[in-house]
Order: sequence, then structure tokens, then C-alpha cells
Amino acid sequence: MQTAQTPETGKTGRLEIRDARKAFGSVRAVDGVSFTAEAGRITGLVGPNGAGKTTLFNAIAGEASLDSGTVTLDGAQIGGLGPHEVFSSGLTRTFQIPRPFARMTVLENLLVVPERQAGERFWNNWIGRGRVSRQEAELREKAHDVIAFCNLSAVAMQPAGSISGGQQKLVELARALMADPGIVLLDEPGAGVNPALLDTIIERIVELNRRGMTFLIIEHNMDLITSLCDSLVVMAAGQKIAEGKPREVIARDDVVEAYLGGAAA
Ligand SMILES: Nc1ncnc2c1ncn2[C@@H]1O[C@H](COP(=O)(O)OP(=O)(O)OP(=O)(O)O)[C@@H](O)[C@H]1O
Repeated sequence: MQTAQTPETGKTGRLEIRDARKAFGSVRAVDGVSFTAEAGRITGLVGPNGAGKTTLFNAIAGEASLDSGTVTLDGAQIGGLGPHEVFSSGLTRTFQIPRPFARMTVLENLLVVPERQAGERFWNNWIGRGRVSRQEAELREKAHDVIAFCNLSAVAMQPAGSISGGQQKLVELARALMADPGIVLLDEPGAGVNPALLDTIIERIVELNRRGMTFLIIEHNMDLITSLCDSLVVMAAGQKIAEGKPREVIARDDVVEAYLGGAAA
């Protein structure tokens, strides 16, 4: 699937969610949520436990279906597609708990990421080599470039299961980059990561965004959210309760209230 560029910015990765709904029995996990992650921006998705963030992420990434609503990426409908088709359309995600192939080296974890068949080639554009063929040597070269970019060179030949949880988060990001995505969905990139590695993760996200990559990030760490995000969407009990500039949004009484209620639940 070819991705279109957003006319105003020339960037890709604009994700638009309209009236998304998903229920599990009587639980309305996602209850009529609409928002847009603008191309070239970093959008945060926050909310207390059980707000519906993960359910929405899973639906966007094609791992679960919505009951109703639409999801478009650069104007193309991706709602209802399976995970591989969503991936091919230029959207990749990371998981809250990293899922590397534990016995494979970090390098091998990157080499097994399938190449997208069409669409934007973010990383390739950046390294300026045009279209990278599937030739093993070039794929390895790209993987080494991505590994260096993610500060993982020192552990490239180690089994991914043997490195720290924070480094595994960087492997997740690196695997996402191998696909040259227009947008990356990050599920709690800061969770369980030591402060030094967290700085590296933040720096890398900022650098990728500076080069045009779009991000949608679920995160509980408000310092990380306010320092990284251009805009913030707050969910509670399946609904969007606030949206706007991060510092303004998190100061709102109803947002504070939702968090206190969620924490007490
Ligand atoms: N597979 C499922 N079956 C039944 N209920 C589910 C399922 N997945 C999620 N839920 C329910 O849907 C609601 C939203 O859950 P979800 O995990 O999406 O919230 P969340 O905002 O990601 O929370 P957290 O921050 O704790 O990860 C919760 O009430 C949860 O119990």
C-alpha cells in the first residue's frame, strides 16, 4: 500500500481515529474516541489504568478489531486490516513489555524484520541510498546503521534475552526503524528503564522526530510526556476526556480527578 503525504507538511504518518468503539461484554473499553496524531508530530496518549489505551493501540495496529469506527493512515483506511497489512502500510508498534527473540542476537532480531513492499522509506531516505534491495549485505549494513543509531553496537552480537530491559526497549525501537515506518506507536517506552537509558531513548525519539518521523506514545511518566509531546490525548473509562498542549491538559481539574479516581479504583 502506497502512503500519501500530508499536503501541508509533506510528511507522512498522519493517523486519524474517528468514533472508535470496542466493548468486552459489558465493559466499554473504547467508547467513541476520536483524535488525530498529526504527521511529523509526537502525540501522547495517557490515562489511568483501564482507560482503554492498550485496547485502542491493539486495534490501530491490527491485532484486534474495533466494533465500529474508522482508522486512517495518511488518508487510507487501515481499520480492519490485519497486523501485517497495517505494518506494510507504514505503521509499526512497540510493546510495553519487550518481545525480542531471546536467543537470537540483537543484530539477528533486526535482520528478521520483514521489509515493507511499498510506501515511504524513512530510514533509507535518511541514509540517502534510495531503495535498499533485499540483498543480505545491504540489509546487514542497514541493521548496523540502525543499531549504532540506537546506541546498541556494544551488544549487537549478544542474545537479546541477555541484555537489560532498557536495552530491550531500544531493540524494540530499532526493530521498528528497520521497517522505515511513517509512524511508530510506542507503548510505555519509559517503563522500567533506568534514567541513563531513558535519556538515550528520549534523545533518539527526538532525533527521529526532528527528521520527520511521527510518534504516538502511551506513557505514564508525565515528565517524559511533557518534555516529548507536541500534543496530548487523555482517556478515562474508555472516553477521551481532554486533548491539547501537554502542560495545559495535565493541569486541568477533570484530568487530575480522573487520575485520582483511576488510582483509587
Ligand atoms: N481481552 C479483554 N477481555 C476483557 N476485558 C478486557 C480485555 N482487554 C481489556 N479489557 C478491559 O478493557 C478496559 C480497558 O483496558 P486497557 O488495557 O485497554 O486499558 P489501559 O488504559 O491500557 O490500561 P493500563 O494503563 O493499565 O495498561 C479495562 O476495563 C480492561 O479490564
